Amino acid sequence: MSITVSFRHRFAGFDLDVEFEPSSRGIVALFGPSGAGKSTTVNAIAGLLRPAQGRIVFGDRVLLDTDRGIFVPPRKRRIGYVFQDARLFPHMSVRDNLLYGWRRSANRPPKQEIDRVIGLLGLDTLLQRRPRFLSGGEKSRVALGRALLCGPDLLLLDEPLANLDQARRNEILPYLERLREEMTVPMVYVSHSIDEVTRLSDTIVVLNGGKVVAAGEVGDIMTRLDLFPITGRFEAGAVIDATVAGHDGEFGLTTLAVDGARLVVPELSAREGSQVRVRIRARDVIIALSAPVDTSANNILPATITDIRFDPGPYADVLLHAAGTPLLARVTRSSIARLGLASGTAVFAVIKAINVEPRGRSGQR
Ligand SMILES: Nc1ncnc2c1ncn2[C@@H]1O[C@H](COP(=O)(O)OP(=O)(O)OP(=O)(O)O)[C@@H](O)[C@H]1O
Repeated sequence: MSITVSFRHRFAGFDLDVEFEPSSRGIVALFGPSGAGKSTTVNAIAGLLRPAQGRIVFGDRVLLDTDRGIFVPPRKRRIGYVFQDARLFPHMSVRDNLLYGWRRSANRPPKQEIDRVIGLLGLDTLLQRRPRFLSGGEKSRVALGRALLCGPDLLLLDEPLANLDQARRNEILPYLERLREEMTVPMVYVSHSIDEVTRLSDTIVVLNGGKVVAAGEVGDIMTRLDLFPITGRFEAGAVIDATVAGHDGEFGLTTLAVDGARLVVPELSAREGSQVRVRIRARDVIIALSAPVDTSANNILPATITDIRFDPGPYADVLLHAAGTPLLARVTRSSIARLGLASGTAVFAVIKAINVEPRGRSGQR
């Protein structure tokens, strides 16, 4: 996707000055705290807000250029929008909700796409129901399907899971992952949940106070110590794309290859060669000066400290590089002093826990 977003707008008491041009594949996340300007930004992309000044270009289509007096109205942008509340038509069945936009869209996908989207979102058994008989998660899936069946060039998802509890979110995230793998439509995903963002997106644009404070690949953004106040220190950690290198049936383990290193995790159902995304939380990494030999930890990587950031409390965040792989460790300031840790110190990263999610289409064994 090539999208350029650059606009300024002023609400009473709030100025937005937003500029980003993600070099992107897949899902671009707009991430930031409440009131950062995320919804306003997607509204500007959708054309629901007419910024005072700016330029928004998607592919070769100029959607907004205030200098040239260009403002493409929302209905002509070929952009799908899924809101926090699903906004389904209450008097229509799920099937009619899904077909509503498809029937009217000048850009509608071929008929066989209808069944494919229904299958991808697991809506087969819900087609005759009215929205009031659906759970929150099911409503979100229908809203997604309806937006996709309009054949949008770009899909904007404004916190589509915000009204759902954690159990429902976990239920719907795999469907979003399937869409990411199976559909070619680029997506902009708004969220203030770093968990969702690291799981789904390829690029993160971090907004705060109406401005873009950082933009880049998920792995890079998540290891930026200066962004911890926004990305969240407790959840902070490295996000790494890895390849399944092999399985060890005897011990029920899988080996993953990352840049210059190998990681061992409980056996995955993913095939050898398939892609997974690994998340290693800073609080799950211990630093040692020599390689521990009598430990139960399976993953101990030689690494070099590249940055340390102290916070006002007892902790410090340490950025490490293990071959080409960045890692974060959260340790006490007293450990830093006791071990004499500094930028450039060669250490061993002892990894206590690794979270793995599937990525890419090569899938299950
Ligand atoms: N129509 C409006 N009139 C006045 N102020 C507005 C309007 N829309 C948004 N704002 C203000 O702009 C700021 C950014 O709002 P926005 O909804 O874009 O933030 P957000 O990052 O999406 O927040 P949240 O995560 O809570 O949805 C807020 O201070 C909000 O009050």
